[in-house]
Amino acid sequence: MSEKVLQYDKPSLQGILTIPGDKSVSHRSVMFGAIAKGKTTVDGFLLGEDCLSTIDCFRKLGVKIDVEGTNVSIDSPGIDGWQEPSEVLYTGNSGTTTRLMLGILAGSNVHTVMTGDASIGKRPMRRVIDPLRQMGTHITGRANGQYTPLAIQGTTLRAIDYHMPVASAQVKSAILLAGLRAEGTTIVRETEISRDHTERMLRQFGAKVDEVDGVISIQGGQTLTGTHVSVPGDISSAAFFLVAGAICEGSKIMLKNVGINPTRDGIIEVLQNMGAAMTLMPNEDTQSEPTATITIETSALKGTTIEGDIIPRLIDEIPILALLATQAHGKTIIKDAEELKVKETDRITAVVDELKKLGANIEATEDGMIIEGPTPLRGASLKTYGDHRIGMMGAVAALITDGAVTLDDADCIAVSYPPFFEHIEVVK
Ligand SMILES: O=C(O)C1=C[C@@H](OP(=O)(O)O)[C@@H](O)[C@H](O)C1
Ligand SMILES: C=C(OP(=O)(O)O)C(=O)O
Repeated sequence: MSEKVLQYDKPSLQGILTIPGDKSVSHRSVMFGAIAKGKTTVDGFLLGEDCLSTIDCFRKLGVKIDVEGTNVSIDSPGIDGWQEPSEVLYTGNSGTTTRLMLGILAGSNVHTVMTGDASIGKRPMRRVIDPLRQMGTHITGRANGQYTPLAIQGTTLRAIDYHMPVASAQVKSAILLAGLRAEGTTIVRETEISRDHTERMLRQFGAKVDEVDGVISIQGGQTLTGTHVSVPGDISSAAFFLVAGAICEGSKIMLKNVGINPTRDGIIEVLQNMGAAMTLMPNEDTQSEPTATITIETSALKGTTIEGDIIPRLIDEIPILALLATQAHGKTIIKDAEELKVKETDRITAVVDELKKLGANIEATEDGMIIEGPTPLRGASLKTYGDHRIGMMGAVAALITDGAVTLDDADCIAVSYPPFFEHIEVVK
């Protein structure tokens, strides 16, 4: 845990950044490569701590994984050839690793024990384990499987038809990955569309997955075939520089390689609604995830309402959007976002408490927050709560504050964006 003092003196941001690999897609590339028998290669992999936790878990299952720069190669005996690990699988700070692994391990041939850090130990797992239990899995854990540590005995599963009670790509993915190994056709019904990287990548690995109006189905017993995955840049990482470019005076920055999957691009829509000076140039993509180059300039912003089915399309961007709203004219209302309470920390409380320390006019609500702007921000000592996105929100705020911002723990930023501070140096 290392403290960091940020004194930027209100720079104008200029320059070009290439956004590092998408965390969600990087996790899945290793997971699917490990399920497939044979070789999978990945470029643009995110070397964030969460994705390294995923690699570490699969190495313990006997999968050979080599990392060279951002290229990863996976050589797997296939899910039926995995070794039963003698060690506990450690998922660190990563909800995606923990929840997707549950779905994968449920239909494997091995017994595993899985645990993570203190934050993971507080995040709800029953949302995944309940449907997996309906599929016949044997998972035990603290508080009847609500919390890690969890023990999973892989077994033969049966298909289910499941109505999702929360919009969650992690829950959906865990069920689909268990469904790949189940007898029969597994159906997942979404009430709100969540990120679809699992569905896209399952197809890339040769599986048949159908989707009609939020009803996704997968036939059990399909095998995956190793392939090449190009990871797009992470829009959730780009978000910090999109906001920085919009709120720092005299700025114009270009962000290359930004993933613009329509199930992830809610922030683009919100920036447009708020009046951001932004242009988007889509790339000619050859892989299954679309990307673009985005240019953003200092913008005259107006408040907006963010609610309903856009929430899953920008859930991880809400902390930085809250900072953006402090610089917009008028009221910004964020609602229907109670899921924020069960992320790395309670992100409603953390965002509101920390932005208040900087002088923001912001109040928490049951399912979101209300922000009134524009407000000049001042330096302060902030807590990150060990949450990478709260840390980066504080660091972007430091670009516009009068006086320094101190982060109690900046190390957590390496969970999703290791070169974050280097990238600030490039553009400031
Ligand atoms: O599937 C994924 O890769 C993710 C899904 C989202 O979580 P939920 O499924 O809990 O909404 C998101 O917040 C997380 O950062 C990554
Ligand atoms: C919620 C996040 O990730 P995870 O659920 O994988 O910990 C995030 O990256 O903001």
